[in-house]
Amino acid sequence: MIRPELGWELVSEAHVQSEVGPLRTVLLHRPGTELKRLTPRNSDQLLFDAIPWVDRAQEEHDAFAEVLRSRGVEVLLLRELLTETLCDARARAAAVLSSVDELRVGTDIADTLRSHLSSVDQSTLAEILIAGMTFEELPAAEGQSLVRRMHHPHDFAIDPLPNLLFTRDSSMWVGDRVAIAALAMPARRRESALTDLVYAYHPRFSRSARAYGAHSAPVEGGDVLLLAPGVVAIGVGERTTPAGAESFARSMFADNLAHTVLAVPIEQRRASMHLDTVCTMVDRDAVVMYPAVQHSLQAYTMRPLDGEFAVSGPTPFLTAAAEAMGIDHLRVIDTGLDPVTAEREQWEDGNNTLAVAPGVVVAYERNAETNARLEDAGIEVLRISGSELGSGRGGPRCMSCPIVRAALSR
Ligand SMILES: NC(=[NH2+])NCCC[C@H](N)C(=O)O
Repeated sequence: MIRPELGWELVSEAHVQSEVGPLRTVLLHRPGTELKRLTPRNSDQLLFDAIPWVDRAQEEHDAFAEVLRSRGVEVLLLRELLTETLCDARARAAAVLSSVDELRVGTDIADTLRSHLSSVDQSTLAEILIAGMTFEELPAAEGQSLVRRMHHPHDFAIDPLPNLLFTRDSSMWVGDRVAIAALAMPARRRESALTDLVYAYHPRFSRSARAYGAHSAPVEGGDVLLLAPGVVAIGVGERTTPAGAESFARSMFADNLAHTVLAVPIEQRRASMHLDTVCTMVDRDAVVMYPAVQHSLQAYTMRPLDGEFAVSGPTPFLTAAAEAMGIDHLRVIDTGLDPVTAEREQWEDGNNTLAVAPGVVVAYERNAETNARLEDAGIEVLRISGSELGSGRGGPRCMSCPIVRAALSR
């Protein structure tokens, strides 16, 4: 991709340069036992709004994966990759180290747990890393332990990761580089330790170059939209911080992965936790967007300048995006909805679509009005059911991390 007027040329081979290039390979996580850990007492802290029916959630997820496969997409499953990764002794050691929190369980249990985790086979270890472990599940040990006696048997010695389902957030590919997210919420932080391991030690990925870094200021994949080759939008709100957006932009410029980064302030509340909850791309020049933000969304535009960067704005997001993308205007599919329907469907991830090709998106079937408007605008909508999957507040885009997309033809 060459934009001579910006003095910019994409140097890397294509992996993921856009939101809509034909999807070739995607990372999903089929939910499992970790969802069975959710109770009305812990669901708020674990960022779920309801208690999912796990068998049905798995059926829905299998159907989602099948829709993608039927469109020629290679579906990689995180649990399988993690299990394969743990064959590597270095990965196993790092996994054990990052999952045992000595300050929570005390030194005695920490020792017992570490030696237990080092001795189990890799699929058992992968299961524990994902589903966590309660105090009653801890291996038996000699001697007295105040920690064991005082903790409730159902307290977590290792937290479960129910939000691993949302693979979009814990890592993201830009060009040929993978960025491991720095997740903002305590309930999700350990997720990126797992994606980090997979990308570091799985034979398929171990040579992949990195961008950004898990120990930087918070940036979550749900906030990062690749509007066009070289143009990245980053939502800044409940999760991604201004410092996160700034250092992510620096990393993009340093690796020549972007010529423009738009930092887009979004309301700091649960309904709009990420930019992709209010806006996703459905075609090379079109987005579906929550009508309530269409006219108010703003963007700060960042461009590299003499080894540093320049910031301008804020200006209206749609104008700034079109200008950076080099198009006359960014089409907003007008969902034309009354405010109550729009609010209901936004909450249920109606705006959170996953493009498998330009003009072809996967969406939750329940958002009937939004889907009908998308079809009126010529977008093909592949409907999936998500009554259980959606209880964690995430749609098809959140549940997928594209690893390879074909380049967009001009
Ligand atoms: N990209 C997204 N919108 N992800 C949705 C993540 C939902 C998850 N329960 C959380 O609160 O973090």
